[in-house]
Amino acid sequence: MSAYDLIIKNGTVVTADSLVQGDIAIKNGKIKQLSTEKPLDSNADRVINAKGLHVLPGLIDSHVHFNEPGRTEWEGLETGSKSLAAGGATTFFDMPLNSTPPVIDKPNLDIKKACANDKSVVNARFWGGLVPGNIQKLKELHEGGVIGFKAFMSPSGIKDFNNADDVTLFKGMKEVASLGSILAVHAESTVICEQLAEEKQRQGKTSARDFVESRPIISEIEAVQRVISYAEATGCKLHIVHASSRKVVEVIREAQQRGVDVTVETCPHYLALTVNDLEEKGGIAKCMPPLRDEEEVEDLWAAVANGEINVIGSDHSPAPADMKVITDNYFEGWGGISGAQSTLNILLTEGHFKRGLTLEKIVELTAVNPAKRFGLTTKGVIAAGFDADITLVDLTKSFELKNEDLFYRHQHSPYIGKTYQGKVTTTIVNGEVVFENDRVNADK
Ligand SMILES: NC(=O)NC(NC(N)=O)C(=O)[O-]
Ligand SMILES: [Zn+2]
Ligand SMILES: [Zn+2]
Repeated sequence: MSAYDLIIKNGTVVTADSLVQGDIAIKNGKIKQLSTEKPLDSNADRVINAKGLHVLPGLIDSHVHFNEPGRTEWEGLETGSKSLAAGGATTFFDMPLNSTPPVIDKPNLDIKKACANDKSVVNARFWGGLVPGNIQKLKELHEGGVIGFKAFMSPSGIKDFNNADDVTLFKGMKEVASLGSILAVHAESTVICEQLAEEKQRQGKTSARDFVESRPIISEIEAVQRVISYAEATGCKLHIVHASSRKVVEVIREAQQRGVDVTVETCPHYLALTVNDLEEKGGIAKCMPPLRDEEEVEDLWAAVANGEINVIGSDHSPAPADMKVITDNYFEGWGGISGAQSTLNILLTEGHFKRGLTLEKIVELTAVNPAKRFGLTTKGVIAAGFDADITLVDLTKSFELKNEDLFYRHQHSPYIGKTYQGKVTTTIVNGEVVFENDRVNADK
């Protein structure tokens, strides 16, 4: 019998602090040893030679909508998780909405868990929903193992997942605080967005820019300030998802500095795309909050480099192609970007190679921080005792992303046609190789 199941030799291991040469020994899904002093000579069932490759902790994608059960025709746990594996992610947190029934009570959580157990090729965790009328269900969801709770401050676009009014939000946050859990919030102002959208459409103004102007940065700032004030009053841990601008991040920074337990996520699309992409590509680049202008993108990169952003999640919210078609009215068409497979590619190409973002920082934002913030004590780090969730990347390889490379159910994305520097060669989940040679091993 071999001493180990798998040894990864000669790679450059990336931690949040440094890059080290080392060999990694894996058994029973766990990292047993990271040897940086001398090569590991023990025998193993399999040895991967990672010479010339970078070895990263697998990405933890804190924000995906895989839509199963109920809207599996939009994505699904199998196709969604395969796309993550292909992109170097080894764990995801699925949002409680877009799947039907939504995860707003324990029986619905159990249905989702069973689906993921059958179909996901990577580790799956789930957000529970906070919606009007379900505060008494939060405890059972918490006990059922949700990663935290998610609420919308503006309409979600999904009929069976209503946005939380201020009282639901405030009372819900009291309950989340008493459970010791955390609330993730989609923070846009309903009043501002709805009134501006109504005004624009009444005037026949329905271009990409009109749509963007109907959801201005101030709408995010107002909602973030409001929910931060509730966090201060209730002591509820808070996580603001998909901040589109550094101006939003600044509000969160100020709150952090006065001791509020609040963190912030941004997404690759706010770092890689602008309103021009929405104009050029149409519905495929439509999301909420919307894409911003070039100056905002550069400011957001500065926030990323400065450590002002805590987590980067994809907010993969896919839909069939016909729901993404916009002919002239940008208020129509599904809001949500298909991007889960490209997070690392974007951070490497646009961040590391173009703007000098360090690999350590990428690991911190995509693995170390999400693991810490959401209590995954055995994930996010390559070290003895941690789960063997590992991604091998060849930074010397570049490729142009084509539709057929995507593992999504619907092979479209605003990132198609771009050239990326750095390619995921192998993804290992709990010690098992699930992606290599551009293929997902779908024994699951
Ligand atoms: N129902 C959704 O999937 N919404 C998502 N849509 C986006 N981001 O455009 C989201 O996270 O708000
Ligand atoms: Zn959202
Ligand atoms: Zn989302």
